[in-house]
Amino acid sequence: MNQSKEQRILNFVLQNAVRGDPCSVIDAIDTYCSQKEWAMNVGNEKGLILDKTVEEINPSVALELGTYCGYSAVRIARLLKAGARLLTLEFNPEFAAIAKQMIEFAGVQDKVTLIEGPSEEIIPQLKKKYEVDTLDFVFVDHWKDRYTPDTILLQECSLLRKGSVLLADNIIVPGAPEFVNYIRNNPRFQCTNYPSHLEYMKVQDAMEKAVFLG
Ligand SMILES: O=C(NC/C=C/[C@H]1O[C@@H](Sc2ccncc2)[C@H](O)[C@@H]1O)c1cc([N+](=O)[O-])cc(O)c1O
Ligand SMILES: [Mg+2]
Repeated sequence: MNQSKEQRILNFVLQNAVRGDPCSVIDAIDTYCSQKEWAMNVGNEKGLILDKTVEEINPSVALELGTYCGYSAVRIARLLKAGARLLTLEFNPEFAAIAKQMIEFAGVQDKVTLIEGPSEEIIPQLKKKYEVDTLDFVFVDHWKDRYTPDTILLQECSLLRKGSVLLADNIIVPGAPEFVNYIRNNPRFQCTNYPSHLEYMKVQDAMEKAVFLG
């Protein structure tokens, strides 16, 4: 049975990155996906916007929707202070298995809890089962038609507090028009748009930051 693209990405990391060095893992994925096979990692250009947002917030508890191969989980986790943690949700078992190995190879497994399942099922469990009070930061990068319902669900589950920050990928490509309409017209969020480019391509994309006002 021939390998999946995600398995080929992981193999390239295992052979070319340095175990325990998150930056080398990030660089290896970016090298492979820009030179060999495109993949939907947030990439280095939008990754720098993600880095700056995480550094600005310095979250104690962060959530990621859509782990995929673990690229942004490693990117976020490498910046977390001692004792801080990232919960990352992945629906696809194959992707979750790849991401688990990626996170462990990068050496950030102590900061990351990878949860396999659909966000609409897991989000309501975060308080009781995963001992979350409120979320300081949420990186939204899963199915684009789940951005809005899951943002509503986070509010319904009282997981956001005054100052919680959402950062959403792919505002232009593939696009999340319903989410943009929802969040920019919602008085409970203060939004900022960050123009950028689609990962590994010369195509316009953007990220949207939304601060919950409580
Ligand atoms: O489709 C995109 N992303 C969807 C990502 C989805 C990821 O999240 C879960 S779905 C899930 C996870 C958790 N809970 C519920 C569902 C999937 O198994 C995948 O790992 C995308 C597409 C492009 N592009 O150019 O085509 C570029 C990007 O940056 C993208 O993010
Ligand atoms: Mg994306």
